[in-house]
Amino acid sequence: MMIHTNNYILNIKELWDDVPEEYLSHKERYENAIKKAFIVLKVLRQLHTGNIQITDHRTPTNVYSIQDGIFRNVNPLLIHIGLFWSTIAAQASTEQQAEWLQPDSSMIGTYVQTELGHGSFIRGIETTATYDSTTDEFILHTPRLSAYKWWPGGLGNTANACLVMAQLYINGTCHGLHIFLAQIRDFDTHKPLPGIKVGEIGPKMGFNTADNGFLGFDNHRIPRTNMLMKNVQVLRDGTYVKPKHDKLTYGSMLLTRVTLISDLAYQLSKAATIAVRYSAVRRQSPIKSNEPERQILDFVSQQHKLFITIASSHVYRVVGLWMWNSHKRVTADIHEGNMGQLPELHALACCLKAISSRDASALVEQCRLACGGHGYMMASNLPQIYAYTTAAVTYEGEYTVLLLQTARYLVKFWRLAAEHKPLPQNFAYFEDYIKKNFEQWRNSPEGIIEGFKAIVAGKTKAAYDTLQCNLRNGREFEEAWNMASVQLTNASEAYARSLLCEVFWKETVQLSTKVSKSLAIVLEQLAELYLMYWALEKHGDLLLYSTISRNDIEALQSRYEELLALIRPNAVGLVDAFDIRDEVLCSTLGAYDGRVYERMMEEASKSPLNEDVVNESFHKYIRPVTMKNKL
Ligand SMILES: CC/C=C\C/C=C\C/C=C\C/C=C/C(=O)SCCNC(=O)CCNC(=O)[C@H](O)C(C)(C)COP(=O)(O)OP(=O)(O)OC[C@H]1O[C@@H](n2cnc3c(N)ncnc32)[C@H](O)[C@@H]1OP(=O)(O)O
Ligand SMILES: Cc1cc2nc3c(=O)[nH]c(=O)nc-3n(C[C@H](O)[C@H](O)[C@H](O)COP(=O)(O)OP(=O)(O)OC[C@H]3O[C@@H](n4cnc5c(N)ncnc54)[C@H](O)[C@@H]3O)c2cc1C
Repeated sequence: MMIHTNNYILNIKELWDDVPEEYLSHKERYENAIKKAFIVLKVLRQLHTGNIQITDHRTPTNVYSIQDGIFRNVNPLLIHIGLFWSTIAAQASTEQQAEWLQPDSSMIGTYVQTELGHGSFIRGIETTATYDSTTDEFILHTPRLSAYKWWPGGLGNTANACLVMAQLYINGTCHGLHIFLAQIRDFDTHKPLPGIKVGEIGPKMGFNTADNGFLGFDNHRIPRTNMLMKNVQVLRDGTYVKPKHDKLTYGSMLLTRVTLISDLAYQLSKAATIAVRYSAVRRQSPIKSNEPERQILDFVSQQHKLFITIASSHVYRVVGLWMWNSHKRVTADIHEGNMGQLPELHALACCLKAISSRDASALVEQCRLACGGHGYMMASNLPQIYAYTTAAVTYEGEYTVLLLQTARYLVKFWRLAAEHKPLPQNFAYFEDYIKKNFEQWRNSPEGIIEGFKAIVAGKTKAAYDTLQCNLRNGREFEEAWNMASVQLTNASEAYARSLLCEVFWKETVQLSTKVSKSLAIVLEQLAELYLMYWALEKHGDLLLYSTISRNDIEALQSRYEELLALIRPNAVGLVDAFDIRDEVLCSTLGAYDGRVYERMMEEASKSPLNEDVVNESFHKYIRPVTMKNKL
């Protein structure tokens, strides 16, 4: 059968709610989501086996987009699809993959790493996997409360299998963290297996359909062949065969950090679509006293809040794809045994994941605020998009922790520069900064990119100098590092910003040669707006570290305001171009037809509090008090 994915899925009635999700209990929400998840999974399996074929072009982003509409929250199988299978595909041996990656597999899995006591510092994970050579098994064990696994999506009620990160012990020697496949529930009855304590962790700010769970093992045995053995092996006699790089086990986090950038671009495009369309419908006060009330989109301060969101969505889409391609290249190299590019990829993924999630959540919240009171309604969908987006600042590597990873990389290159040792081309600007080879400031995108590089160099130098000073004062390296950590994270943030500006500008210029002249103009305006916005946001840093002057900053401000005016006529067209269907956007404020007030009233009528003209609580609680008072 040939289908168009969107139309096919959107026409499945059971996927759409009569009662908005917010009116369901915690339990009902999960049950509703799981019903839908398995309808979607069935379609995905049919696609995989070729029983149905699609006529439309599918990208990871638009598969997501359909899911966003169906769940309005999170697919409880998100981790099963996004992390469980991909980790097996990346880290299991060929034989293991042949056995486990079956399209009709009974396994519903999740990725189980974080514990009650340890999330960021994963070397501190306490769950153990001890090899028993007499039975050829690993014994998974949770030694204490803090070692309970806590957070994994889908673990609470859905998963019957999981990939567990645990400390590997062989003959009393700890070999560090490794990944093991463990069945946790019976495939038929779904009851927890003996030695497994599993459950759900309770309501959260968002992700409430994801049944995040806890898990403890009481000496639970699994076959030796259940350790993921592509990069590292434990042989039958207990011999440990080391991996080529000791962080290959962290590969799933690296991949997810990379893919998240594109997902965040998509969340931004949803928020921008809602807020821009609403701002074109909403009228509030005239600008000149003799005029009718104006669309709020005509207020320049509103444009300042919203156009950066449109531009940022494009930035993260472009940079997400750029990172995806780098990841593909580096993975192919690793496959050939060459690990040389892994540190750079890790450093880029860490700071870009950190900044993209932080920017995206701040901008989604800005869009919500830009919709005034109506943005506070769940029916606007902005609160849900915010709750989803802000979680990404924490999961898959907490913001500060990831920035500090990138800082290690920057400090290494600064040390080379300070010791006048050869630097790779992409860090040649460190040497220029040391030699005070400062470029004359140019008020252009290229000039801003150079300016941002000067900020990276200046901030890395400041952090490095503080680190050295702490060391000279007799501090241990780790303590000296901690004392410099505010400056180190600042340097990392600057590095991410310089990458975002440079990659986005270069890719846009290239793309502009391939599209119509009129489209090229709009794309370049957006890219220029993005660079100007951040130059103005960071003008203090530019004044500190580049050759920019006060006059230059004033000129940048004027050009920025000019760009807002140039983009204004295309603003609605730009968000329409994100091409997000109403069913997926799920917003009274952002629908294509602009019937904002009608839709708000329709949604309000679904409130159970409107079912009875007089709610029974009146008779139970209100009347006895108010009538008594009257007597
Ligand atoms: C769209 C995507 C599809 C689906 C998913 C979407 C949404 C899902 C929603 C939720 C899912 C959430 C899942 C999770 O959250 S899973 C749990 C994630 N947890 C973390 O990310 C923990 C963060 N902590 C760490 O990664 C590590 O602890 C940390 C890197 C901070 C430190 O590790 P460690 O202590 O082992 O390192 P050190 O010994 O200090 O060595 C540092 C050294 O190692 C290099 N390194 C570190 N990580 C990597 C890596 N991944 N790859 C390559 N190299 C790595 C690092 O560069 C240092 O090198 P050097 O400076 O040379 O010493
Ligand atoms: C919605 C959601 C879904 C999740 N899904 C999963 C999942 O599927 N599987 C899974 O295994 N896990 C999952 N997690 C867990 C997630 O990966 C962790 O919460 C995350 O890695 C952060 O760890 P933590 O909670 O221990 O924070 P902590 O590390 O305790 O951080 C708390 C604070 O301490 C600071 N801090 C910590 N270490 C340092 C340091 N070295 N230097 C400076 N500051 C530091 C942080 O910056 C932060 O401000 C999920 C989490 C959420 C919120």
